[in-house]
Amino acid sequence: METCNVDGRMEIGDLNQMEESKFMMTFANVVEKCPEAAAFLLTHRPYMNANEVFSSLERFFYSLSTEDKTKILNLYPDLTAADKDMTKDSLHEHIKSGLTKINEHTRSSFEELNTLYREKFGFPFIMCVTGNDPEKILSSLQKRLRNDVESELNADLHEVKKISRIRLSNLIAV
Ligand SMILES: NC(=O)N[C@H]1NC(=O)NC1=O
Repeated sequence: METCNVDGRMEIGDLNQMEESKFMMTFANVVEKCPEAAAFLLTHRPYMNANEVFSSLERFFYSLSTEDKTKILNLYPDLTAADKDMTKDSLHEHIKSGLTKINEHTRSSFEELNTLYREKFGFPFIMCVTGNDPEKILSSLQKRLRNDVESELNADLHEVKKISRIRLSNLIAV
């Protein structure tokens, strides 16, 4: 029988024992819509503790080519995208940061700058919105638009790592 922490997060033993298809489903969105990340975590079992799982996720990112990284970035929804275009995790993160409650003027600013960002870099603007508010997020989008593509590939990936770490820590007891 699986043992859960009081807050519903799984213990490391359960993660190690979990049946493969259930594991793939549970970890499917740690990196947005990216089963390859779940498969990487699966094949590197068993883990001694949660930190080893976090390190494994780091190694997954490290193993990616620039092309793979760009593909992964393109799996993320635009900030302020329609609810129907977001995974449950993304929507939850949007709601918590207040991005689903912005006024029409702020929404148009996000849409306009998101489009400019995509046109300039070829991938969406990504920021870990947990712990941030719409004003800070919009100002970061404005600033980052001035960067070059290499800096933004790195900045976007850094944010993806932060998002993944939070999603992972919501699943496993630390
Ligand atoms: N585009 C983008 O940043 N998306 C995201 N950010 C976040 O915290 N969750 C997401 O899905």
